[in-house]
Amino acid sequence: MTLKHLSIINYKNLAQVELELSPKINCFVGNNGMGKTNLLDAVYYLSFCRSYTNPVDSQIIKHDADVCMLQGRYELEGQDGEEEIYCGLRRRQKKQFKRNKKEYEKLSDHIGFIPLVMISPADIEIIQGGSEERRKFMDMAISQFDKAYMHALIRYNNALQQRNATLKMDDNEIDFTLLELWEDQMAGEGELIFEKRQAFVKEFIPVFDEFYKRISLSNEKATFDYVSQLRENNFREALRQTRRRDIAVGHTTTGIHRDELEMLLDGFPIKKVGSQGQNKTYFVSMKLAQFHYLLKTGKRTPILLLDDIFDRLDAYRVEEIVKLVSSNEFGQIFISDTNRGSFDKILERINNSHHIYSVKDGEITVYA
Ligand SMILES: Nc1ncnc2c1ncn2[C@@H]1O[C@H](COP(=O)(O)OP(=O)(O)OP(=O)(O)O)[C@@H](O)[C@H]1O
Repeated sequence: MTLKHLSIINYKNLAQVELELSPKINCFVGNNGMGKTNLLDAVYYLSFCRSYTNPVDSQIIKHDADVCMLQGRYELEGQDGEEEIYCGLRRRQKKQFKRNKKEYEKLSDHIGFIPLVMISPADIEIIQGGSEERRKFMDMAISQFDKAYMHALIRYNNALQQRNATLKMDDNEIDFTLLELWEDQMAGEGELIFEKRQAFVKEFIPVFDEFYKRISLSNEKATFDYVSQLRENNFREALRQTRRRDIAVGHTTTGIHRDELEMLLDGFPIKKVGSQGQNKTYFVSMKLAQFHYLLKTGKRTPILLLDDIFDRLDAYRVEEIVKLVSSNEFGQIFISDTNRGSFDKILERINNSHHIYSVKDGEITVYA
C-alpha cells in the first residue's frame, strides 16, 4: 500500500501542499507547532474519514477558510493502476468522501480499504486514560480488517443508547417489551463482539510480548489481560438480572461497553509503576503488534505513521525501533521529528528510497 501523491488545501495550518512521496520512508522535520502532526493527520484522515487528533470536522478547516480538501493517489499491491481517495469539507455542510470520484454511501465502507497504523505521543492515553481508550484501541484494530465486527459494534451502541434512554424514563412510562427488544439486540451483538475481542487479544499478546522484549532488551515482563463481564455470565440473563439496579442508576451496568484491558508490567499495573520510557515502549509495542496483526489478516501492507515518538526513549530503544520499522516487513512509513539527527540515524541503516521534508509555518519543502 503506497501513497504516491498527496494534495492538501486548508487542512489545519497547511494551506496548500503537493507532495510526491517515497514508497518507503518519508521524514518531516521542523520545530514545534509547524504542521508536522497535521501532515501525518491528513494521511490518517484519508484512511479513517476522520482526524486522529480532533474529532470535530469544522475545527480542522483552516481558521480563515471555508473549504478544506484532501486528495491521495495510492498504489495497491498486486493491482494495476491507481486509486484516488478524495475528501472535501465545507463549513456547515456534510463532508464528501469519494473513491475514484464516486461518493461513498456510508463512510464505514471505506474503513480498512487503506490500512494504516498511527503511533503518536497521544497514545499514552491508551495506558493512562479511562477504559474507553483501551476499548477504542481494540475496536480500531479489529474494525480495520473485520467489517462484521464494526457493524455489530454500531448496532450494539445503538441498542445500548436506546436501552439507556428507556431506563431514564419514569417507572410507569417504561415499556418493558421494548426494553426486552433492546436487551436481545445487545445480547446478540455483544456475544459476537466479546468472542472477537477475546480471539484478537489471544493472538495479539504473544506478538506484543515479542516486540516489547525486542525494543527494551530487558527482562521486563509486559503483558495484558482481557477482562469482560461476559466471560462468566450469560449476557441476556445478566441484563435481565441487573434491570432493577440499572433503572435506579439510569444506565446499563453490564456489557461489553464495560470491558477492560488490564495492562501489566512485571505483574503490576503499568499505569501506576511504569516510567515514561516504559510507558512509551509499551504503547509503541502495542501499535507495532497491531501493524503485524493487520498485515497478517489483511491483503495489503499498512502504511505506518510515526509522529514524534523518539522523545524520552533511550538511545538503545530508539535504535531497536528504527531497526524494526526499516525491515522488509514494513512498507511505506511517514516519520515526524523536531530533530534532523533522529532521521540521519534512521537513514544510515536504510538503503531504501527516502525523502526528507522541512516543515515551517505550514509550508513543506524538500530538505536542502
Ligand atoms: N484549524 C486550524 N487552522 C489553522 N491552524 C491550525 C488549525 N488547527 C491547528 N492549527 C495550528 O497547527 C499548529 C500545530 O501543528 P502541529 O500539531 O502539526 O505541529 P507540530 O509541527 O507537529 O509540532 P510539535 O513538534 O510541537 O508536535 C498550531 O500552530 C495550531 O495553531
